[in-house]
This record gives sequence, structure tokens and C-alpha cells, in this order.
Amino acid sequence: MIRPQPKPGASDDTDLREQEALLVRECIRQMGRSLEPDRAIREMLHLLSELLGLNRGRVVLPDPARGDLAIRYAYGLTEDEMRRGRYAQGEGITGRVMQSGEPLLVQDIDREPAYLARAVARTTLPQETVSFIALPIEVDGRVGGVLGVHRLRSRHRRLADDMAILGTVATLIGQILQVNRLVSERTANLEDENRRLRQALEQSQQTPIMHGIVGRSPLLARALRQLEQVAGSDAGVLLLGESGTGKELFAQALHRMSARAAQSFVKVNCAAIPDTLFEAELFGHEKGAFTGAVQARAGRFEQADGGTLFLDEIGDLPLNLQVKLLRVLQEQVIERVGSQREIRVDVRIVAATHRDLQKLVAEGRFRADLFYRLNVIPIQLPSLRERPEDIKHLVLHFLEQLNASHGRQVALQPGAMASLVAYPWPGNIRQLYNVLERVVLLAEGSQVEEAAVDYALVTEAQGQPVDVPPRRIADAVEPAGRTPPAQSAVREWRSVGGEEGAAIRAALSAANGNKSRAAQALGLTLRQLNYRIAKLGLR
Ligand SMILES: Nc1ncnc2c1ncn2[C@@H]1O[C@H](COP(=O)(O)OP(=O)(O)OP(=O)(O)O)[C@@H](O)[C@H]1O
Repeated sequence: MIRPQPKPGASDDTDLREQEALLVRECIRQMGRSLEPDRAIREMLHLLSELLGLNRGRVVLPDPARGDLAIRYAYGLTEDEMRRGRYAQGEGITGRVMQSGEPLLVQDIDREPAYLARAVARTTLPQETVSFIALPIEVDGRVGGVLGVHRLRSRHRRLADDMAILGTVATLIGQILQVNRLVSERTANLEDENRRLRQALEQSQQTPIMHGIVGRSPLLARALRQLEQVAGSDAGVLLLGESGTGKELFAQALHRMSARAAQSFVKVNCAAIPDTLFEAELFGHEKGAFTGAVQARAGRFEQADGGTLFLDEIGDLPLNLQVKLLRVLQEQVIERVGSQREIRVDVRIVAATHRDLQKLVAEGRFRADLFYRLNVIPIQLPSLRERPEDIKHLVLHFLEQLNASHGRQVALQPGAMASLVAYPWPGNIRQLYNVLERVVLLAEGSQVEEAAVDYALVTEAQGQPVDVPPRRIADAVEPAGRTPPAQSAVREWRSVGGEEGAAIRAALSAANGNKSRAAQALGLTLRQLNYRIAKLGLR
């Protein structure tokens, strides 16, 4: 067999092609190690040097912490040289390539002023003419870094070939960086998610919750015990407590615990029904009973037959309607408006009010007989002020709900929680929920800081007639970054280390006893200043 004789120089060419092919093959093999970019990229730079004589390869990447560029991977550079290799945007050859996204070739580094020789000193390089080649590395469709190598100018390989192979290597390095960025992003997301789930799990294990009612304070526990005791009977229950203390929630829990749980729970808000519609609403009406009664309709009593009727805001029921309600409660029969037919109903009555019914009775505004009928088992629900230890549990419970319903992953920093616990919550749990919802919706990151909560509380307080502890107001008049007008006075006031009295006196004396001006100087409202004066017993 006759082997074809290579032309002169062809064997050199073949060797070079083989080396190139070997380099590309090996570099592609390194792609399998994408998750270890240090090893994979260093090995690629090693092959460039070993097989093609493109030496001291380095990959320069942006350093987000310092806002410049730094050598991240290298072959043939000492640690010191790597450390020295930092470039501002647009600085030197590397900075320019990063900025323009175009490759640059310096034929002779000794004749190019833009070449900085910062990482590798000229003295450590060969005496002959040295070139420097820098190429952009594309990551996610953008210039994500720069690949740079030294090259002896007089060599047997053509420059165009070197440029082509370097382009291929830069692309492969870009792929490795892209995979890594993706993996670290996903890992960070998963870690975040994990942390949040762990927190949620801890919270749900810690949050004492019975029948959907959160809290473990003694006053709440007592109310819950009473609820459980009476759940089995048909006795009427009167739930007493301020607005937003959970009266409706308790009524629902009572219904669910009772033997009537499979039947309906029907709510009537006595304060919301106009007098003229009250009878029709409660007892129903026949077709044509009054204008607009186009068809017969069952009232709330009938709808609740066999179940529970929750009469909310019973204290707001006008006297003439109290008589009608009493009659039904006594006889357990109703007559629809426009009909004389008696319909027997079997309902358990749970009533609720935020008013002092006994006082209303004494004033002749609530019938005593109806009061005794409803007040068989009174259960007093504590306000949030009386059970501050429950606030934290409620906050964690609502936070979990709000995160789920708004697709957020918000957590509160300790200071933020402390602010929520310190707030007086005149509107009780409903108000707490509303404020938290606002905080979750407005949260910019996953961690809510104290200042953000304080700001929400101040906004809340401004819309509510409520005395907020002044320290909170002073802290939170403006969100971080903006300067409240009276900040210096506030700082002074705070710097007296709790001696509020002295600060208030000083402000009052500076304002010649004018409280409005003193309040302004302290960064408080007049109402808050009055509150502090009264609380501290100042004259
Ligand atoms: N202990 C609690 N645990 C969890 N959520 C609660 C608790 N108490 C009240 N809530 C929630 O707070 C909100 C207000 O409660 P609810 O409507 O029962 O109060 P209310 O006393 O009936 O108020 P109002 O007198 O103004 O009608 C509801 O969303 C309720 O689910």
C-alpha cells in the first residue's frame, strides 16, 4: 500500500490541526465538569498553554462587591499576579473588551500604552516580542467576562487560527459560567424556600390554635373553655367584646363544636338592616307582601332551622324590633310577613355585641326580658390589650396566611415583631390583620424591617383616633432615608434616655407653654403629647 506523500509543510499543518482537535475535544470534556468551574476552566486554560502555546490564560469577571473586574480563573499566574489583576470598567485592554464586547489584539505589548502589565510584570515574560489577545466571554447573551492570553509573536501557528480557537474556548467558558449562574440561582431560591418552609413549620408547631382561634393567653383560654363547655347544649350564648375581638369566629367555632354542625350557621348583622326590612329579613315574606316582594322568601330563622342563628350587634337593635325578636325566641315560631301561618323553627341563638348591654337596659334602651333571654351564658372575649402575649402568635399565623394568599415569602425581623407587639391595637385583631396585609403587600424584599412596620403603624394611627407610644412615632414618622422635619428635636428627646418628662418640660418651656408648638418640636401630635403628659403625671 502506497501512502500519499505529504507536501512539504503539510505534516506541520496536520499536527496543528490534530492539536486543535484534541484541545476542542478536551475542552468539551471539561464541560461535563461545569459544576466545578474552578477545575474545568483552569484545565481549559492549561490546555491552551500546553497544546497551543497560548500562555498565562486568565478569565476576568465583574466583581459586584467592588464594582470592578478581577481575575477569577487563571493558569500560569501566581496568586499575587491574580490578586493584582483588577481593572476598572474600560481600563486597560481587558476593561475595553469588557465594555465594547469586541476582541482586541495587542501585537507588541511593549509598544501599546493601553497595555497595563498590571498582573504580570514585563520582566517575567520572555525577552522577545509578546502579544496579548483578549476576547469577550458571552454569558446569558451579554458580555459576562474577558478571556486573555499571552502569545509569542513569532510562531509557526497563524494568528487567525489562534483567534478562532480562542473564540471557541471563550464560548465554552461562557457556557460553563451560564450553567453555574443558573445552578447557584436555583440553589439560592431553594435554600430560601427551605428556610421559609422551616420557619412556617416551626411557627405552625408553636402557634397555639384551637377551632381556628389563635392564642394561649389565660383570658382567651378561659373564654375557649367556656365555649367548649356550652357547645353541647342548646343554651343561648351572648358573646361580649370589643369590635374585632373574634366574636363571629367564636360563634362559628361554637356552631362547629355543637350537634348542629351539619346544619346551617346563619349570620344577621342587626346594625346593618334597616328597621323597615328587619321583619322580612328575619322571618321571611310571602309573594306580594309589600312592594318589591315579587316572590316568597324564607327569612334567616327558617334558613337557620336546625342550625345556629348568629345575631351580631344585638345591642343596636331598635326597641320595637326587640319585642318581635323576643316573641319568636319565646315561642320558637315565626310568621312570614304577609302570612298568618305559623312556622315552627328550631334554632340556637348566639348573640354578640360590643356594647354594655346591662347599661343599655339600665338606660331603658334594651329590654330587660330580651337581655335575660340572650344572656343565659355570657362569654367575655378579651381585647388584644388584655392579652399582648397572643399578638406574636396571631402575627405569625396571619403572616403565613397572607404569604400564601399573596404569593409572597415575607418574614419579619425581630424589631418589626417587637413594634407590632408594642402597638395598642384599638381595632383589635381585624386591625392587626389589615396592617399586616399592608406590610406584606408593600414589602420590597423578603425581610421586613422595624422601620417599615413602624411606618405602617404610624399611617394606621393617623387614620385612627389612637395614642401610639411616642417612641414608635418618633422612630417612624418617615421611612428610612427621608428626614422628618422635627428629627433633631426627636433625637434630643430620645437622648434623654427615657427621661421623657424632662424633654417634654423643656419643649413646653421653649414653646412658652404652647402645647401645639411643643408637640411639633417633639415630633408628636398634640393628642400624643397630651397622652404622654397625662401618663407621666406632668403638670
Ligand atoms: N383568636 C383569633 N385567632 C385568629 N383569628 C382571629 C381571632 N380572633 C379574630 N380573628 C380574626 O379577626 C377578624 C375579626 O374577627 P371577628 O369578625 O370574629 O370579630 P368580631 O368581634 O365579630 O368583630 P365585630 O364586632 O367588629 O363584628 C376575623 O378575620 C377573624 O377571623
